[in-house]
Amino acid sequence: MFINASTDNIDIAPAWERADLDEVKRLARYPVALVGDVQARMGIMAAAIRPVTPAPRLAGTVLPVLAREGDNLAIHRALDDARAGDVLVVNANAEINRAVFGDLLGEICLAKGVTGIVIDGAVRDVEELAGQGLAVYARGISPAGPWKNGPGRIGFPVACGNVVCNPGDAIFGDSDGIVVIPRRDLTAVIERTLAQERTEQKMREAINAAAQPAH
Ligand SMILES: O=C([O-])CC(=O)C(=O)O
Ligand SMILES: [Mg+2]
Repeated sequence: MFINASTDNIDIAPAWERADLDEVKRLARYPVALVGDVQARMGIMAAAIRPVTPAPRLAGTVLPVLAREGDNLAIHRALDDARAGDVLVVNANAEINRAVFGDLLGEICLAKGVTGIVIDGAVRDVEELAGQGLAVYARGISPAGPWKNGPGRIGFPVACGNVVCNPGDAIFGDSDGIVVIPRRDLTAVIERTLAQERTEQKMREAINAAAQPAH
């Protein structure tokens, strides 16, 4: 950690399996709406979780953190063990009047190869975060800074934007919002997404053909 604090009250799960990053990359270019459709429109986060930076495309595996509202000790500790391809997913109890993430944590995410941040709570330093090119989603923005006392939990399932996020699940974001795919479902969801994309492409072609002016 880059802060001086005891982490005795942070509960850390044993190592977990992550969704295969090559599979995650295969799905990364498809719209979140399409991916949500093929998993029966489930696993989509609440509309209140919005991108706060201008490059919102996000793809990776869930690194779940439970933080006390307004306190980010668990986030600082979680980033010690973050791996390239992880997405930081934080339940901060929907508190929007005190930020638990900002540009210094953003720097750490960049250094670790963390590919995105999703916070059911608030963030700050949004101009700096935008400059870092990070995909950051949150329920709110506030300049009020966090406490660093804990407690917290790392690597256990968390609720974020009304969706249960398990460690190692696949997670995707675009301008529409966020979808989470259980790790064991990822391969099947990829196949169904490719098929649905072909179906929608045929519909687009039919629409365009019907729209041609008559000769
Ligand atoms: O103070 C904090 O931990 C949050 C913050 O603003 C930053 O990471 O830049
Ligand atoms: Mg800051």
